[in-house]
Amino acid sequence: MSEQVLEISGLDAYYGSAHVLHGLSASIGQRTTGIVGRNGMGKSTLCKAIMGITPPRARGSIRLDGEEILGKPSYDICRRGIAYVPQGRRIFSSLSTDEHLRMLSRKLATRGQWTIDAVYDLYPRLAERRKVGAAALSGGEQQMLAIGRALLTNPKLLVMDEPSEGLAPAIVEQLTETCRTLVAEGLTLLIVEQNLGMATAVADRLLVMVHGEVALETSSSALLADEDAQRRYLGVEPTAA
Ligand SMILES: Nc1ncnc2c1ncn2[C@@H]1O[C@H](COP(=O)(O)OP(=O)(O)OP(=O)(O)O)[C@@H](O)[C@H]1O
Repeated sequence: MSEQVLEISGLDAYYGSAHVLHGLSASIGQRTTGIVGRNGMGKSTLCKAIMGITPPRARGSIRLDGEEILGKPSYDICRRGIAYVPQGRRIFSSLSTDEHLRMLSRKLATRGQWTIDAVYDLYPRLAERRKVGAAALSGGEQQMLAIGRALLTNPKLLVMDEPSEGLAPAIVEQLTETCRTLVAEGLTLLIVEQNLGMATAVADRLLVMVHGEVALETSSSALLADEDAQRRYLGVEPTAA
């Protein structure tokens, strides 16, 4: 079997006639991979294509452990072992924390380490807020819920789309620690991040997207050391290392 978890090749994606991903190819192995790039470069579209969420209309190939998943419905992709923390969390404001988790766990036979109790062990704060309606949760708590919900599917690959968006720096630090813990426990992570500090703290391998293609494959330390690349590819003033 291939060492790569995910092999993406020649991926094109469209919204109507708008051509957004242009023959994108990338390999995602066991190591955490970060995807960075300016707004509108196609990072979320890539996540959606991996997850089988339409739109986008897509063609090309995405193989999970050697098996083609492009064109499969998202519930099937999830069942095969990819979970998704979408940009903006996408939680249901009318459900409580507990209802969110129970709704999902009812649909899943217990098939791994992640149960509702394990999610509450990871996030004691969520356990305290189990009866609270999701709309009343803070941004950080909503992100915990989105991650907990994804973990309940016991994925081998977790795709996270801008998990730090809208969160205070102290909460981003906690989120970074959680990601590191999950990776240390053996989860493969594919993380899209605008926050270069978080992307480089979580992932040692980075793919930089420009106009729907991978323009650069690099390491976190190399990108942090290359101020010109940070300006050119990300449009950000270099962060203090
Ligand atoms: N539902 C949609 N319909 C039409 N065009 C879309 C849609 N969603 C995204 N696009 C366009 O596709 C391109 C890529 O968007 P995408 O959201 O994938 O980029 P991104 O790199 O994730 O950016 P951001 O960080 O702003 O989310 C952009 O030009 C965007 O305007």
